[in-house]
Order: sequence, then C-alpha cells, then structure tokens
Amino acid sequence: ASLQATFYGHTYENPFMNASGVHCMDTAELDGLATSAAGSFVTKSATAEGRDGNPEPRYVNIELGSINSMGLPNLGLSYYLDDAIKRQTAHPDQPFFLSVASYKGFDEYVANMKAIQDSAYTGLVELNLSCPNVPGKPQMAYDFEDTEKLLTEIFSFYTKPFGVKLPPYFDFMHFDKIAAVLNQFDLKFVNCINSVGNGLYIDDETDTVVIKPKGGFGGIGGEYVKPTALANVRALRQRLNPTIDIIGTGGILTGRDAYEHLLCGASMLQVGTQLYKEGLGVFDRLNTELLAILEAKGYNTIAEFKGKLATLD
Ligand SMILES: C=Cc1c(C(=O)O)[nH]c(=O)[nH]c1=O
Repeated sequence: ASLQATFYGHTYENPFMNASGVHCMDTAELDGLATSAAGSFVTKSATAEGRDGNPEPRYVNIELGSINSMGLPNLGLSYYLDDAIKRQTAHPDQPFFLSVASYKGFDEYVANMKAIQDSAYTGLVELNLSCPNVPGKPQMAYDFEDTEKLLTEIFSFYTKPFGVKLPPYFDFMHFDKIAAVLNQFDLKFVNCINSVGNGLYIDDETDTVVIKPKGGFGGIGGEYVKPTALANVRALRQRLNPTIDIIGTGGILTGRDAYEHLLCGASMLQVGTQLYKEGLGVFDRLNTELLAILEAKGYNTIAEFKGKLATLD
C-alpha cells in the first residue's frame, strides 16, 4: 500500500504535515520539518511586522491536549517570504504552505496578500482567518460578511493558489453559511480546524489557570478536539465544491485518528499538539500506523476510502 496524497493536483509522499504554529517559527525549525518524514509543512502565521506575542506561560501541554494563547508571535512576513522563496526551489512539484494572519484586521490581511502577490513566491498560502488569541479582535471567520468581503478583495488582485484556515463551527446553519461564502471563490483548500477557542484549564494542585494571557483563556488542541475536528471536516466536505480540497487538523495522535480524518474527506493532515509533545518522530510513527491500517483493511491507496464515511441509513 501507498500513503501517497493527492492535493491541489500535486502528489505528496504522505498526507502528514505540521499545524501552523508548531515547529515552524524560523528557518531552523522549517529545515527540521523539510527533512522529517512529514509530506509537507506550513510556516507560523505571519503578520506584516514581527511580534513578540503574549506574555508567558502562553502554551501548556495538558493530559488530553494543549491550551495556548500565544498572541501571534512571529518574525514578520518578509522573513518567511525570503525563506520560502529560497526553499521553494527544492521540491517545486510539492509546494509547501506559507501561513498568513493579521494583527490589525482587514487592511493588513489585504496588504500581506499584496506583498506575496508581488513577490517571487509561487507556493501555497494558508490564509489564517481563525486566530482566537488577538485580544479585542473577533475571529474573521466567525463574521461571514467580513470573510466574504475580504475574499472578494483578495481575489480582485491575487492570482496565486491559496486556501483558508477555519475555526470550528458548532451549528449546521454556520456550516451552511461559511460553505456558501467559500464556494463563491476559487479557493484551493480549506483547513478545518484551528484550535477550539477560549477554553479554560485549571491546575489541580494550585487551583490556578495555567497560561498567563487572557486570564487563562486559550485555544484548545489535542484529544479534546477530535470529535469537533472530524465533524467540521465532514460538514465542509459535504458542502464545498469538489474543486476545494480539505486539510484535516485537530486531535490527530495516532494512525487511527489520521484514518478517521481521511474517511471524513481530508486530503492532507496537520498535526499540532502531538508534534509539540513528541517531536518530529511523530511523523514516522503516524506513517507506520496509517500504513498498517491500510494493509489490515486491504486498501492500496488513500483514494479508495477517502471521504467514504458510512452512516447508519
Ligand atoms: C495565528 C494565531 C494563532 C494562535 C496564536 O498565535 O495565539 N494560536 C492558535 O491556536 N491558533 C492561531 O491561529
């Protein structure tokens, strides 16, 4: 059997990659990903200017996952663009992902995309519409009108391939609404999900929160979020044009979790919390475990079962 993944018309050795924010802050970490068993990788979400982010502690591993309120720390868009333009010559047939966010809102999103459009970068962009940790700023993707306005503005000048990183939605009306907005545009992919925003974790010895920013409120990742992640992958797959691929993110710790995301319709798979906890070796383990599942089930390729989740009809 083969774990070859087809995504955006390209073939990757396997569907695994990091989730933006984990192991992707600088060139050294990106080199680590590029030489790991991961099939691709994505950079830390960049803002126009570099940012220190929120005071620490701002990321904590907890028994069933993680909680974070990083506050968009990053080295600035030009740093990641310069790195990406050098890096893209290595495997032009397997484009990687440059993640773009905004601290100041709508205008900065547009300016960041204009800078990429005018650059020599030819790869994919993951437009992060779902950062839950910018104090005072609502998540763009929870405002359907603003999301439509932003994508309309970007598509008026941007001609390179890109997709969007979405937060989790929890209501069928919201699945319908975001899909109706996204289906209007020539997006190459949609990544579901970002962390489940503004959770709260209490230390059982000190009766205190565990991260400093926002009184301890932070995005939740890991085992906690798999049911929500699978639901969002499935719901968006059922609603989006087939030309828009899905990246599945959230709660992938084992080959079985990866297999379930693929069953729901994901084409690529991002690993955040478990990569943070286990290191780059997580990709070797996930490849081994997923391959064993395909062998056990008699599948030769992912295409044979991708999106084929059975229901109890
Ligand atoms: C880009 C900001 C994000 C952050 C952050 O930098 O706080 N944390 C997340 O869990 N998801 C994000 O999208």
